Amino acid sequence: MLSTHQLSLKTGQRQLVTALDWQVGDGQCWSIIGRNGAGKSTLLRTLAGLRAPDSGHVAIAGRTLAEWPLAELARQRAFLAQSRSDAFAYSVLETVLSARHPYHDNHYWEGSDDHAIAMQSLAAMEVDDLARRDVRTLSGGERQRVAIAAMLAQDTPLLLLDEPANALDLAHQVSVMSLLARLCREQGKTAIMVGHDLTLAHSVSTHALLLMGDGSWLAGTIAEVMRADILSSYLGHPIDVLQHGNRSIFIPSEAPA
Ligand SMILES: Nc1ncnc2c1ncn2[C@@H]1O[C@H](COP(=O)(O)OP(=O)(O)OP(=O)(O)O)[C@@H](O)[C@H]1O
Repeated sequence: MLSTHQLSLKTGQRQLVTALDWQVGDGQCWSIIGRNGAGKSTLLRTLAGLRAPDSGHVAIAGRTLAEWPLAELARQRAFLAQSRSDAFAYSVLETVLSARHPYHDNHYWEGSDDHAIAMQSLAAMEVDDLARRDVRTLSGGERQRVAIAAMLAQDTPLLLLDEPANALDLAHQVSVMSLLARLCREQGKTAIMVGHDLTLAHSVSTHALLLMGDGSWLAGTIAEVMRADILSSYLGHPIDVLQHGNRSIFIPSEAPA
């Protein structure tokens, strides 16, 4: 689905990612993990084509981002930003309908299919009862779920999500992340997400990409890379992994008194 070839990213004089050669297959669910400032959002924006690489390139379905016409690229990948500001009084439904724009080649107005898909996406995020509300009146978690609904409404094979669990209560963290895992497993969609909750990441992801923040990186299956010793080194703090039934719980080791 997606690959990067000798991809390097810099900010100022700092190298964030060096020579990333990465293959992301159809149906895989990846978590990008690293400490604050390691370059996770910068990488995600680069994968979405919203920022140019400093060297190397990104390809989706075998074509480099530059080779994709923008309207076609918009039907390939959807991007959930870490934060958003709403300047205008759009309703929740209008916000999600506007995400259907890439499907309107020759006409401006949405059709009844768009309306049905938008309402299904809102229902999947349990915010369909808010369809008529002004987005500026929503709580942080409600707004986040509307943003994820807008992403689902785009119905793209590739989902790029920057901290999707942000602002969500515990129940919605679990339901949203489980839905993403199910979309990958059952519909062959590919998800790449940034997140700080290691337990949640481990429970839904098939693979992880770890960023050190100095250019170095490690990619592999969850079993290969989400190990206490490796995560401790990438996150700069000792981490313990506890087994609870068949789940792995990741907790920071206590600092010495
Ligand atoms: N426009 C910019 N100008 C200057 N520095 C920037 C810019 N954008 C990002 N950076 C810097 O690049 C580094 C990587 O930022 P990025 O947002 O990718 O980190 P992150 O891993 O997503 O961090 P977090 O976990 O805090 O969200 C940070 O040190 C950040 O300050």
